[in-house]
Amino acid sequence: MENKTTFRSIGILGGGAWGTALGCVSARKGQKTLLWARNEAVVADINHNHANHLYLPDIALEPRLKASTNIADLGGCDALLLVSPAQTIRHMALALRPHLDVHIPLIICAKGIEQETGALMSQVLGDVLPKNPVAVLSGPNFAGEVARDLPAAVTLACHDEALGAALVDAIGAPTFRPYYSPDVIGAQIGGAVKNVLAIACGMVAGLALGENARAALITRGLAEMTRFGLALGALRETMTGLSGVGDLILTCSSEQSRNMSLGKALGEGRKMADILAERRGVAEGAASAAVVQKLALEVGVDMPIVEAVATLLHSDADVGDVLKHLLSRPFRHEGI
Ligand SMILES: NC(=O)C1=CN([C@@H]2O[C@H](COP(=O)(O)OP(=O)(O)OC[C@H]3O[C@@H](n4cnc5c(N)ncnc54)[C@H](O)[C@@H]3O)[C@@H](O)[C@H]2O)C=CC1
Ligand SMILES: O=C(CO)COP(=O)(O)O
Repeated sequence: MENKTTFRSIGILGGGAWGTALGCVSARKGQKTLLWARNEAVVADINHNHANHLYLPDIALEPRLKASTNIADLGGCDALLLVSPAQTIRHMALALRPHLDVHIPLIICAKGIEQETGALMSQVLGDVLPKNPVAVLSGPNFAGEVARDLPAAVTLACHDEALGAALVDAIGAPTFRPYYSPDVIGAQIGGAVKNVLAIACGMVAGLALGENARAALITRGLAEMTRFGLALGALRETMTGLSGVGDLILTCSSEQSRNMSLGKALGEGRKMADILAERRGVAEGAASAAVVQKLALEVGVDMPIVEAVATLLHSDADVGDVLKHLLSRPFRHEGI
């Protein structure tokens, strides 16, 4: 890949677990790295203690990582990573707009679909900041492990291959390996849909339905994700790559996942409000389930697992009844 651009400073929007971990990746690489967070305590903790006790407890951060509560400070950065929850990205982009040159690339790191509009994050940025180049960073990456510099790989998708190469160079490291893809749509589908499927896998765990059921769910979930992705213009190989099956396997296999653990608690019979009251950290699948279901209907794609999760999240349906419905679907050929 040809690579002409060099990035020397990286801005991060979002002081949660993933924004902080990506800040460590960038600072470790030697980039001048500035993280914006709205929470003053988080900013002070990063600047003074090199820690983010609220979102990444027990992890020492790179001392070179700096933070600010003033979004205008990010205007001087060469590239920006957008790492707040998906439902806040439009608001963030609007707040950024007065401070941003149109040539600054925006790298989407949120995994979700906008509830109100059904827009992918790239479409949201296309509405608000139409001239800025866009890339997507998505893959099997738990923030805590990345912050601790444990090895990980990720898809970096960008239509412009030269820009993609420059971004890979800007953040890539032996322990954080970005793989370039031209498939900006596909890289967003995996991240959004796997969160919903991870809630389903968590429910299976909470209901003690066994490992066979979980493997079946992951595999048939991949078929759903692939059908949906292809209908929206994704490449099949993206669905079997890091941002697709890679992230699906990770998120459906570990209670480190907020989506998986939310599903597990629901499967154990706990109420959503009680679960949310005692946890910090976004579970994007809860926000994306209904909108994925709606989009799937619009493009004529059958997504029974997503439908089951959306039904359980948004109605009083009994989990036993929903499961019975799922298991009594007609037998069919394997494949997508
Ligand atoms: N935590 C992880 O391991 C990974 C997370 N992601 C994705 O990154 C995105 C962010 O996730 P996390 O950092 O883990 O979430 P988090 O829950 O740890 O932190 C969310 C951050 O967003 C901020 N925030 C919430 N509402 C906001 C608003 N209206 N305006 C501005 N800021 C707001 C919070 O103050 C907090 O700093 C999500 O889309 C998630 O799916 C992607 C890969 C890994
Ligand atoms: O996206 C993630 C791993 O790749 C993080 O998953 P959770 O948001 O479910 O914790």
